[in-house]
Amino acid sequence: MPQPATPHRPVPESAGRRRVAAPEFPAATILGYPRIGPRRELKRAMEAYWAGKADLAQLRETGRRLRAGTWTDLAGRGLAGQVSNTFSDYDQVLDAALLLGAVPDRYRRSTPEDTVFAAARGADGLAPLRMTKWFDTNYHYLVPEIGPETRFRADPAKPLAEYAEARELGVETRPVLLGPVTFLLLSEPTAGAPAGFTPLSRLDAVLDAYEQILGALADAGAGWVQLDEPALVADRTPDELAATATAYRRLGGLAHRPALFVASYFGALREALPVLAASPVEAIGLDLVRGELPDELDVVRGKVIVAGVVSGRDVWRTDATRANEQLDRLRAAGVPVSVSTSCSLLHVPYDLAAETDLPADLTGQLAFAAQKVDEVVALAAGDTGTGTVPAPVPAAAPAALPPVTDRSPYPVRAAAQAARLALPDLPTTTIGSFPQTGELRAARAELAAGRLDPARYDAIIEAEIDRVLALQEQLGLDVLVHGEPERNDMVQYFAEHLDGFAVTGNGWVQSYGSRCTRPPILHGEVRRTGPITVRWARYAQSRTDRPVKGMLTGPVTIVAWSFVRGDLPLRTVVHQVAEAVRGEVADLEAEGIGIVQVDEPALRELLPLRAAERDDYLDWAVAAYRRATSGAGDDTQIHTHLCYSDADEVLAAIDALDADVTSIESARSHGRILVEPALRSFARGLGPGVYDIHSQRVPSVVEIADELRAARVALPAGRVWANPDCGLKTRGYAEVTEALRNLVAAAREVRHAATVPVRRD
Ligand code: MET
Ligand SMILES: [Zn+2]
Repeated sequence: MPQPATPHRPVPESAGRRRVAAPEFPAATILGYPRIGPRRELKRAMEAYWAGKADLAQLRETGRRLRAGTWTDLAGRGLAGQVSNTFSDYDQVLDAALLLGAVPDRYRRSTPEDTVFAAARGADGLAPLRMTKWFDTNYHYLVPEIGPETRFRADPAKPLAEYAEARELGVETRPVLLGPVTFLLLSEPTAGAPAGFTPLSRLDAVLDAYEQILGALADAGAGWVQLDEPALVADRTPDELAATATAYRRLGGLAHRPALFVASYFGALREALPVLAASPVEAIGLDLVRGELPDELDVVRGKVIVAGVVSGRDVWRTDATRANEQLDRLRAAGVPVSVSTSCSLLHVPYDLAAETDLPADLTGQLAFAAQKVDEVVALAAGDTGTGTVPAPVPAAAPAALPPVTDRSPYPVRAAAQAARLALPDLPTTTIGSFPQTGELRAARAELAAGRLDPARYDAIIEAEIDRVLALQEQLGLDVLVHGEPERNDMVQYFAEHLDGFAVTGNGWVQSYGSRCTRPPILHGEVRRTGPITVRWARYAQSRTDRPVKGMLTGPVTIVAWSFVRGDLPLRTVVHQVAEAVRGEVADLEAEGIGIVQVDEPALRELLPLRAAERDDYLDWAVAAYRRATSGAGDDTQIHTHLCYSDADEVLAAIDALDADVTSIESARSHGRILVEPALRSFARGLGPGVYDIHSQRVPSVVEIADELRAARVALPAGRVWANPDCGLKTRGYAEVTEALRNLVAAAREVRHAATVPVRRD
């Protein structure tokens, strides 16, 4: 029988060091909450501010209203353990850099918001900070730059203001800060840092700042502070574990501080658990969805355990039986417990109540952020009836799939493709999407609402394809795209056309800054019931003599960017999706499409945080990609695209995908990928991105030509393609036109220079 949880006072192991005993830790809590707004209010406010259509006061007022709305709503749901400083104008890692006074000087502006936006988006000709994926999620953070010279200066204004704001509403909160170890492990060395420098070597200086911040929060009355240390669930070296011990011995040893709760998430702490447990912090958060309790609970004795039993990474209701087993084990061992989410709820949509069109039997199995809070509250109250249901019953075993076959060896294919496509040296192309105009979005909304005749919608799409093709021909690109105007999103579009998926109306999840996606819900056996993209590909190819790429999303990405039912093994699901993509490739070929791009931007994202699990993942991920593409004939050129994927970590797997041409993120990591030795033996086509499409900045011909020349030095001759980093859908036509014009000019210049014979006078 589950017993109701009561608030607990931690055993005062560290008493004597702190002046006052730790206050009670609430019986139910969460690690964080979405912040973009239930109706994406913050997105609209940010974009209006950037466009000069709203002032800073209006942006701040939107933030204040969203925070107040969340605190009030969660209080109404009975959540005692509320949090603050989980709001962000752009990104919580960038906020942490600001908190520590460590944002590079070149981005400093007169208000914190403008500093954040300059660092996140670039400004005045400055490239922004590098952006990459937050652990194995589809959320992107800005990578802080830390060097030997970086000065740290505590600037706790934001957490203090949010704490005070909640208090004024009568809500006591626990400020949430990124922990010092994770902050430094996620940072990269400044450009001028000496070889071998690691940001973690600046730990002492960073801890000076944390010391002041914790003191300021204690002065303000905060009883608890949460320090997020998700980096501790990945493999860590002995030095990194020693740094963790140093950090928490020092912060825990402060005489003047709030009680400390160190939150881990996205996996099990393993060897980092005894390190934290031995430090004088009062509470430790464990992800008990992806991880398990340690066999021996003695290790956590003396700490409050914040038990993450409600998943913050999916949209499924909690299996109350499993959750209660873990809670009961802790309670039976006399360990003080707080019921919590496994991580911040940032990664799930706000509220299931906003969905009106989901099938009723599916709705009964779902929980979004608000419902997950209800579950946490119910589990803490020992209530097993109302808040939770058992996991869904697995569907009947799916039909066995045919074995994966191999394509002909690359040289055979390359020759067949060269004969068919006759492309120039250094071919130019784009990644697929062109700017999504307001008219397109409006037309799609009208169609969905039944107010636009489908034939009229099709005509709008055809006109858009014509315009995109004409622009590309005029710019002189070699391999064209149709621009993806019919797609709301590269995953959702396919989910809408496949059996086994449901799509939400309002299930937005923040991806980066103001960008959100609506991940589809994969709840049953996946099946393609007919061609999906063929109609538009056929139309586009009929309008031009140049090759138009067919454009598909790969199986790993479709699965990674969906909420997959918890009891369905990813490796099974991904092969079902791959079989559907394979059918689509065959249908495109039958229409005479000579190039098919199968995007896998999420390949790196699903890579397990623990090295020991990676080979297994890459095996099934690569096999799924090959299932999707290996049916293609020798003279069909298969492209793939990877973005923000730290491709250097998965180069062998990229090679194993066996695509004929791979385009890859590179611009924002300053061509880092090009120096990888493994690339020199990359035996197929490769297009390192030379235009950072996540920024509004237009790269010059000189800049692009330099990058292309660097690529041609680093890569085997004749294999380099010229292309942007990613699709262009989030950009405007003016900047895209200029950037692509520069890209074509740069490619021609480099191409030409390579063929001009050396003159001897
Ligand atoms: C996030 S990767 C995007 C690839 C897609 N083909 C596009 O251009 O939008
Ligand atoms: Zn991309």
